[in-house]
Amino acid sequence: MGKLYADIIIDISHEALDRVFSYKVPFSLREEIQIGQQVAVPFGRGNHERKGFVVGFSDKTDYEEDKVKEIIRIEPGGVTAESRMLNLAYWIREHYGSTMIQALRTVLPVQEKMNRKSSRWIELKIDPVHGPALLEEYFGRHYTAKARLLAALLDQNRISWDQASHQLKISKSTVDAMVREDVIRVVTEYYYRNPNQEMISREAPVPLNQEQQDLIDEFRQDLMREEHKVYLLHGVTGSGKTEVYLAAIEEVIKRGEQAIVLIPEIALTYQTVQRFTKRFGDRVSILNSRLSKGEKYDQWLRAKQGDVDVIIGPRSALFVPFPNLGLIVIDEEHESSYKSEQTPKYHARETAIQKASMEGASVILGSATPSVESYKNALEGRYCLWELTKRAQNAVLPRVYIEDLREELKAGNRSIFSRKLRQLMEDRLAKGEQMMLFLNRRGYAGFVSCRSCGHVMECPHCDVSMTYHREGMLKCHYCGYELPMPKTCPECGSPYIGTFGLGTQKVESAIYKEFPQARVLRMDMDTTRKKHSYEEILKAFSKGEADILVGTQMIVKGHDYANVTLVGILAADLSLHANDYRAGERTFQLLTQAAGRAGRGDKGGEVVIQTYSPEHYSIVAAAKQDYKEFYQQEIGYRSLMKYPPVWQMLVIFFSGRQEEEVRDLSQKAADILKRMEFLVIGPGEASLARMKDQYRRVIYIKDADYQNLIRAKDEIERWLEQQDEKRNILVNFDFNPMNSY
Ligand SMILES: Nc1ncnc2c1ncn2[C@@H]1O[C@H](COP(=O)(O)OP(=O)(O)OP(=O)(O)O)[C@@H](O)[C@H]1O
Ligand SMILES: [Zn+2]
Ligand SMILES: [Zn+2]
Repeated sequence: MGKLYADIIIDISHEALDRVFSYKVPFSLREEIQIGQQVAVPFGRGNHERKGFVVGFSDKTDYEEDKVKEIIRIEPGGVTAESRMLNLAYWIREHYGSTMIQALRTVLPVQEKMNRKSSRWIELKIDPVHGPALLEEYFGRHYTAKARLLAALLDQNRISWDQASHQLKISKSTVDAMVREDVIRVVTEYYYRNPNQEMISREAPVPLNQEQQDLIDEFRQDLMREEHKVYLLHGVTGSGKTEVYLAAIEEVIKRGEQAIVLIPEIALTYQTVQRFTKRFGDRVSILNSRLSKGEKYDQWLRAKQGDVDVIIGPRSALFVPFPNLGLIVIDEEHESSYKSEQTPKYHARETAIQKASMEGASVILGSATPSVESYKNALEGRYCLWELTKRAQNAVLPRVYIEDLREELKAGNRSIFSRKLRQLMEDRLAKGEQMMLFLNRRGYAGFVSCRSCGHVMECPHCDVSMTYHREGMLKCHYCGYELPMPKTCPECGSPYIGTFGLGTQKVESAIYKEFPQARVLRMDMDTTRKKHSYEEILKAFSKGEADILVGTQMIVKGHDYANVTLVGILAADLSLHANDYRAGERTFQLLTQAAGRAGRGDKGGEVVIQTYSPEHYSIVAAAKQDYKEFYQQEIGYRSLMKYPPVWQMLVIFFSGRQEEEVRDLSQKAADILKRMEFLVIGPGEASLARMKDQYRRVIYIKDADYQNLIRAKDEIERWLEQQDEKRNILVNFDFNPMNSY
């Protein structure tokens, strides 16, 4: 693309200027000008000079040629950290659909100036040898306050502002006067709130095994050639991926560069942080949602000033402004939490790759169960595929049994534990080994329905079933609406109304009933509501304070317990029947990761998968821990159904209080897209058709080319600007959605 015109963003702190302006690039600047540079431009009616950032170029302009003004000059300083962020924000906006301000809020998470923790000191500026003479002069002129302060400074060199004002009763005007006389100076010292305060002594790295070493050698060679690639590290559970990250980070630190490590919030445990701290000491900093705003801001500044080399955090840590970024690691890259649920609905993996390419950094994506997207990219050569095929420390992969729950029922077993699982649980209890039981469900039980007429209790605001909570209350998980549990069915009056389904509490009580001697810990949304309860439960379990840990998907992430030799997955199907094209992938990932918790020590491990669909490929492949088999099946299905990553998908979501308006606007949008010859599905009701009294409709479009979907988004955005209804209706875009609508 030529550089006749530049797209320029002016004054990024100003909401009103949420748009891009077109300026002419003077011939003399055409060679030099680059995206991300700061430029001076004439602005507004008075043509006042303002600073702007270049975010793009084009050969034509949508405005009248002679009204387009010209860039005055390029500001010195090149592409700064700030301009790099701005560029990334611009890319996010274009790629995922949002306003520029929304995108900027994403990349500059700490926008408002936070109060830094600081202390102020008063120091002597004159040479102390002149002190006594000056002191005499002050006394002579009856400047007693000045004399008090000077005397104290001759004694102590520096005193704090607090001490001066409270103990010495020195006023600000006295200080100011002495500053003007060049007698003293006031210094402000900032210090950081450091959340990672635990003192952990540094430990030498474990020697890498051959597989790991080969990868690091390759990485080092690529760095030497200044080749910055995206590596997909596919390593079976427990194969030592984390050791590879640590070694790669060491390589970039040696080059004076920094690294960002993204970890799903749920896996950002004490254990993980400890491993990084042991290796890099206080050169590591952590970001997580539990930090205060001030703490977050300080970590951000420490990174910006080069006080740390490594930052670990969830999705948002991606936007930490390192001066010289060398590497971004994304652990558990398949995790759906890497996709933002708020507009802009960016994916941290794609955004990391974009950021790395803008800053000349490498990317390592790691997983035992890579996303279908990433694996496809690796097979097609866009990423470099790295494989770790063996568990480190020679631990073997666990033995897996698939138990068909239909057969259990036929054999008269009405327990939630299959015969196989029960037998293995008894065995572990006898041997004093630990186990984990996994259930992808929360609460005591699921929905409430009538066994006579089938009526299901639903939330009057959200069209979803309500769940039985505690003390006879029904609750809606979307909006929090509560109802007392009815004694009889509101439809038919029958007394046979009750709760069904399986929850973690129910599992816990079943264990107490069938294994009265077992000590149980339960981890789910209800038991981890308090700030540190999550870590406390895990610590208690790792200290052997319980035999069985029961939990939701929270327990499958990144924990490493040598004494866990049995993992039971109680209802593998629960995630399989979700109304979502990723259900098979998610099930495979969940099962493989859960199974991977077993037998990480030297005792070996076993896994029992209980299911009603023992023949489903996700379950069969997970039992074999065979990623490639799963991938072949899954990519065939995606291709047949035109689903991502083979095809690309865009969801346009509409929500508003007036049903008719929502219906109408979404229909018009669909018509426009059909005229553009897109493959359009809908508009239809979202699966949650009403939430908090807002009506919700969706349009799906599919295309083989992502760029075409961006075109569709741009067109709809432009059209929406001219529609009056858009004020009452929220419209947003979601590319390759992670959740069903
Ligand atoms: N080269 C090595 N020599 C000895 N022990 C190792 C080596 N590499 C890793 N380990 C150990 O093996 C265990 C598993 O390693 P690590 O946690 O890095 O695996 P992982 O692939 O990240 O696991 P997961 O994906 O299941 O979380 C850890 O206890 C780790 O300290
Ligand atoms: Zn009924
Ligand atoms: Zn509700």
